[in-house]
Amino acid sequence: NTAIPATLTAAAQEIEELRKTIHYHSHRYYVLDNPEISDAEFDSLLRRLIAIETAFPSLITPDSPSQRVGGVPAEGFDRVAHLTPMLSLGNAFSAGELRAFDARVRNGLDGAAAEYVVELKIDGLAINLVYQNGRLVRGATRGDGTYGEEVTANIRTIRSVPLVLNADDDIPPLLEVRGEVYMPRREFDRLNRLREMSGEPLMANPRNAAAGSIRQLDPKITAERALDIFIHGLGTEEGLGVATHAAMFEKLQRLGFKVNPHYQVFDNIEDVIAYCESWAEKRVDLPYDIDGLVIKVNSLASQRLLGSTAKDPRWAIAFKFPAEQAAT
Ligand SMILES: NC(=O)c1cnc(N)c2cc(Br)sc12
Repeated sequence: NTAIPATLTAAAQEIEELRKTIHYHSHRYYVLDNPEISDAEFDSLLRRLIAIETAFPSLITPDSPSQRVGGVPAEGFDRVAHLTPMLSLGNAFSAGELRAFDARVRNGLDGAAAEYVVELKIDGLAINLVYQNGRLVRGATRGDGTYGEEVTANIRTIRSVPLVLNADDDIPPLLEVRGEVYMPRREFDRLNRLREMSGEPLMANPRNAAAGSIRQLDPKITAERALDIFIHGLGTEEGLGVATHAAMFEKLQRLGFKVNPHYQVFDNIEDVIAYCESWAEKRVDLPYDIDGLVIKVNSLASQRLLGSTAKDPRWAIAFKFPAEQAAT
């Protein structure tokens, strides 16, 4: 392997190139699930970056890919206020309730037809991310919707959470996004097998396992859990420049966020119902748990027109599958 650069300038130059390359390949592997290089090549890039940063510590910045696994364990979590409160969702348990939701929406839009985006409802832990000038500055749990726990160090260990946004699209100066952190079922089973072998109590389900992993005081423990995230909503934003929820998803993906690929746009509630019901069976083939689907009015202007109650948006609803019968 080649020698460490001799000067600070040469080191800064190579560090910048390595960070861009590592960010690119990390996005391909963890967000697009479509790597171009081998794990060994990726590891050697990261090792080279760490070697140069170790030789020139003044060049280390928080958004370096080498800084994903945080520092010392926290004493506790600070309470932070979300820029825009995180709402919950009303629930529909039948096709009839979805038709009633559609009638309320069209009534609220003075009879105009509504276009809907339908997304999988991930059974994980709601998380709020804030980016300033394209850099991740904070990650927080939902908490009570207004205040959450500051868990940035743990969020940074999730490889599909970008530490910096892709510049091939104009980057909004301020961006708050919501997502669901989840533990893939294969990882849940792996962790429980380890617990079984060491006689520790098993984790109940992937959602609890994800919540427990995010609430670890030591980021190094969080980093050992293969958590993942799907970004699905917006909070405060300046300059995102999109008119529909579907266009927002396209923009967020160009910025480097991981968005669940199974979202679809429909222009009538019957097609929404058919899609929702099709997932009651299909969900067993997913590598993660879902507990239903989320139906949202696609037009952001219509969302604003419909507004929210104190608790829930009037422009969205969850379609819930029957709760899993407790294993008898
Ligand atoms: N796609 C989505 O909007 C979505 C997915 N999964 C979830 N657990 C939730 C929760 C709310 Br609130 S929205 C949402």
